[in-house]
Amino acid sequence: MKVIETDVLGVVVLEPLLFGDHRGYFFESYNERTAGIHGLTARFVQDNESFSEKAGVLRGLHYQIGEHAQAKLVRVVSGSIFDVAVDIRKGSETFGRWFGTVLSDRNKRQLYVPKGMAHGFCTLEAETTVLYKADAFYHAVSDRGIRWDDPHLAIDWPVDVPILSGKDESLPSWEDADFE
Ligand SMILES: Cc1cn([C@H]2C[C@H](O)[C@@H](COP(=O)(O)OP(=O)(O)O[C@H]3O[C@@H](C)C(=O)[C@@H](O)[C@H]3O)O2)c(=O)[nH]c1=O
Repeated sequence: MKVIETDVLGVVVLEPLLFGDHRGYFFESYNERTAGIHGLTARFVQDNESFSEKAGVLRGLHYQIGEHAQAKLVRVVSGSIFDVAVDIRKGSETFGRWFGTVLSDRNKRQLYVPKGMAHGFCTLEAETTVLYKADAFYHAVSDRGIRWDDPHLAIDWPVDVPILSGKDESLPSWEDADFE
């Protein structure tokens, strides 16, 4: 597994080692020991899958507060996304900085999003399926978000008019967001 550092502290891109042969391919999509060697120590307790019918579906930016904060490991098994993590750890030297990258069923890349990040993605293709692991259970009461198009964050999304959930349409700005 190749681990690529990013300019947001703790956010890394993982490239698994692919074994191809005449049948197809094999790779370890997650190995706790290998991850641990690279300092990725989350103990995942929940696996999630989301399917988006169209290109331009944007989910985010989401996080859970307090003891319910989640580290996530995100990958795509069909289609592609632009995946984004935003540092919302007050006191972090990269607080307020975002990182985005393309994850696809072809590049097999994964994004490791540590606790203390807001996370979101937009689909680049129709019929995109995203799988992600989380190291804390879903806790609806602790669920929070920030507007995808907040001008302070100025995320360079590859879509101008995304398809959003009702919830995501009414998320607060960075300035009004609840980080604790
Ligand atoms: C996230 C989540 C949602 N749900 C339920 C609540 C709701 O009725 C329904 C759909 O939830 P949402 O609209 O929040 O789903 P979605 O907008 O896909 O939310 C997800 O977005 C990405 C970017 C993330 O990082 C995830 O952690 C999660 O926040 O699923 C669970 O039961 N468990 C979960 O872990």
